Amino acid sequence: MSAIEARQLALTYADGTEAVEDVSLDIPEGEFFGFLGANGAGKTTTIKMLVTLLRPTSGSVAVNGYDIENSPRRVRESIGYMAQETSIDPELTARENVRYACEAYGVPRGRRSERIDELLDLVDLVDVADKQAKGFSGGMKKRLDVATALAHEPPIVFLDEPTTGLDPKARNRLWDYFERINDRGTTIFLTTQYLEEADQLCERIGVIKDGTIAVSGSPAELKSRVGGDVLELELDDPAETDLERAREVALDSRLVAAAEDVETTADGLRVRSGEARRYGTDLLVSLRDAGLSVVGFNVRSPTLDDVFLAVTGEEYDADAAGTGGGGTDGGDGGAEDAETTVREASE
Ligand SMILES: Nc1ncnc2c1ncn2[C@@H]1O[C@H](COP(=O)(O)OP(=O)(O)OP(=O)(O)O)[C@@H](O)[C@H]1O
Repeated sequence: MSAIEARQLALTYADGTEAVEDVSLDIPEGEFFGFLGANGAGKTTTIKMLVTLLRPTSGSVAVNGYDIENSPRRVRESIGYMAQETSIDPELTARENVRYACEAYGVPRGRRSERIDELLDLVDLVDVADKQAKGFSGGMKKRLDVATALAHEPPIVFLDEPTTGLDPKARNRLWDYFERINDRGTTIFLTTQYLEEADQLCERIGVIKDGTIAVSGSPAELKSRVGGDVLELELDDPAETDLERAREVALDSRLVAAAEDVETTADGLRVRSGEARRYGTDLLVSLRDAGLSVVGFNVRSPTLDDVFLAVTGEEYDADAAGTGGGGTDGGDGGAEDAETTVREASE
């Protein structure tokens, strides 16, 4: 049985926005699935339909074998959902938040206190279990959110941008929990702003563009579809005309099969090619002959960023989704996330 089976899902909002136009998904039990798309591509809308918070305009979905229209309660009982916004109560302690989730999800009374301890342990919040959540750092709050979403041991968990705005250390820590949960057989449906996160965690990825799934496959399959390696070169202080000239030289080289495989960047070129390692240096010679001075040259394997660019024609924008800034790699990550407010004994 599939954990999630969606057929031609569509949702048009009341104002006429066609947020999701045609999404079909088949996610086997136990899979770690990543759902990617640019801001506004329809990720959250899709998740909200899958977890029964929004009603599709058309199409059908079965989650854990339950139809979302006919058996929404069954669906809700069998899933965990971590929304983009936190669901924890800042006035309650970590333990009280988890207890509340256990009650709300109907964890049997006799099993509750054991389950609360297990959950706090899973997300490493035992040492601060009796402290109010309002003093927690961003990373700790997210971990508490994870714990509450897992209260009833659901076979499927939906995680909507669970690590947005966290610094790399806090993010890595969450990845460990997600992997641990998945290793125990839980199906995970994840959306993320960080392609590196999807690459690291997901067995399969689907990319949504303009409300439909543009491409899906394992990270390795998707990267191999980029067709070869990626050659990046940097010119010495290029003018717009130099970049255009360099592009033409690249298009003329035996490196390049199709025009869309060459892009100009701020200071040079990016070329996708199966022959990058063989003929890359020939291009350097041609550029020099054309009077262009190359100051940086690099050939690398494709990343999911290259996949995203090839599929959607856009850079994957980790910045714009409204978490109040921070670098694309979580660089400064926001001081809020430094785990300072309540120190954990282990740190
Ligand atoms: N309640 C709403 N009413 C009208 N339009 C909406 C509503 N919610 C979302 N939209 C629009 O639907 C489209 C898809 O939004 P959605 O939030 O699903 O995208 P997303 O891929 O999750 O984006 P993000 O990464 O920014 O969260 C966008 O154009 C958005 O502006």
